[in-house]
Amino acid sequence: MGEAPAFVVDDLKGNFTNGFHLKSKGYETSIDFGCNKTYVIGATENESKPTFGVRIFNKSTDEWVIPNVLGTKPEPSIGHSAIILDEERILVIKGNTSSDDSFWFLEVNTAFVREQKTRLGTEVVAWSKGVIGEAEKPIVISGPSGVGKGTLISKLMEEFPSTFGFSVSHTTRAPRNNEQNGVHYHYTERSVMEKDIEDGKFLEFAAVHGNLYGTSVEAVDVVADKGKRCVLDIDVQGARSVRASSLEAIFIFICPPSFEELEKRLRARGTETEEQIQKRLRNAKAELEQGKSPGLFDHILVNDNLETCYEKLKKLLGLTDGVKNTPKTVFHVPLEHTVSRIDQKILINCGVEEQEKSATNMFVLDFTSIKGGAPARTRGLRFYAVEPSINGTIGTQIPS
Ligand SMILES: Nc1ncnc2c1ncn2[C@@H]1O[C@H](COP(=O)(O)OP(=O)(O)OP(=O)(O)O)[C@@H](O)[C@H]1O
Ligand SMILES: Nc1nc2c(ncn2[C@@H]2O[C@H](COP(=O)(O)O)[C@@H](O)[C@H]2O)c(=O)[nH]1
Repeated sequence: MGEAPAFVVDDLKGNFTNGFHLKSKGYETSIDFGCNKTYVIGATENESKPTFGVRIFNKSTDEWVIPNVLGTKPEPSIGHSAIILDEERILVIKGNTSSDDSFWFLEVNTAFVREQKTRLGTEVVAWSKGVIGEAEKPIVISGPSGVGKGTLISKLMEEFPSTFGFSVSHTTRAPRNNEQNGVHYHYTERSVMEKDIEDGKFLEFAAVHGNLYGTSVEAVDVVADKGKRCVLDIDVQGARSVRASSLEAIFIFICPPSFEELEKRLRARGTETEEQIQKRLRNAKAELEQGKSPGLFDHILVNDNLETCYEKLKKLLGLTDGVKNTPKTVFHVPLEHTVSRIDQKILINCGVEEQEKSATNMFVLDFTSIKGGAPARTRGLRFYAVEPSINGTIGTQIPS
């Protein structure tokens, strides 16, 4: 039998079960998945600070497997429950958190996980944070070097600092004089970046003008966690990879008014050697061709006059009539709660004590319309309070 990491399955068997093959023991939760696997999710006992580790007990071989865990994992919490959603994922609900951080999907057999299992040749699971409602789609901006992508993005950030956040990429190229690590890029050694790519930490990556560039899953998550809409400045290869990923985004291609003007801007910027300029111009020809690929970009903007182009960018992002900030209703999910399932909805009962503090102790998590998934967020969850009903069905929705 494989060595049991930190806890043993027999131990878990004697513990609390909530009717969903779920047993809890301190910070750990175990959940039976399919006929022969038990997933143990939670803290390991030998760590002073709990983390969301994942271990799998294979009942047919009587062995423990430690999977490769991809995606951004949830911050540890002192209690959580778990429930099987479908043949592909387990929903983990963190207790004692606000509802915008409570719902996490542990993907165990989604297309992304299956692909990663084949790539890595190991057992793989992937975390994806559940987002309530339709978070605004990230914006991918591509175009040849020197066309003005960075200039347009800077204008957007300056005018709407609380609406947009920049996805800080990793690169192996050296910083320019005015560039700061962690602000313009995360400047990285090639070997480190290659290892991180191997470990599945990148949403996309590409070799661009002789260096490696990439968007980490974390770079996008950090922006989303601040409640902002993420803007990615990436090359066409990167845009293609994001298009093929689970991250639903708006894709915008920026064109120069002419090739001569592009060259003039690149030279006037004064950041590249002659050799690098020549390389970037050669690549620009190919990028301008690829920008026209059917179905890749949703919008093409010509950056002739900067102000005119910026106004067009704002218009297509729906920013000309002022930014509408729809207030989000956030509930508290207490430590003690029970979960039950009715069709595509999870009923969360927070107990009598919670009802004394607020109007209700019952919430519904509706996952009928979820989209996306690892390595990015799972969007489209609906979460609302309901009046408790006497017969166990879902009661009336409480208006927020
Ligand atoms: N519409 C415009 N008219 C004239 N100059 C412009 C215009 N837009 C940007 N520029 C200038 O062109 C240069 C290149 O712009 P920028 O650095 O934003 O390009 P980029 O597309 O981000 O390039 P890279 O892909 O290499 O990062 C800058 O010096 C910028 O000030
Ligand atoms: N595929 C990706 N491309 C990226 C990323 N970050 C930047 N870029 C693109 O690289 C070139 C060159 O940038 P520079 O800062 O060296 O001038 C440019 O086209 C960027 O759009 C990334 O994470 N992935």
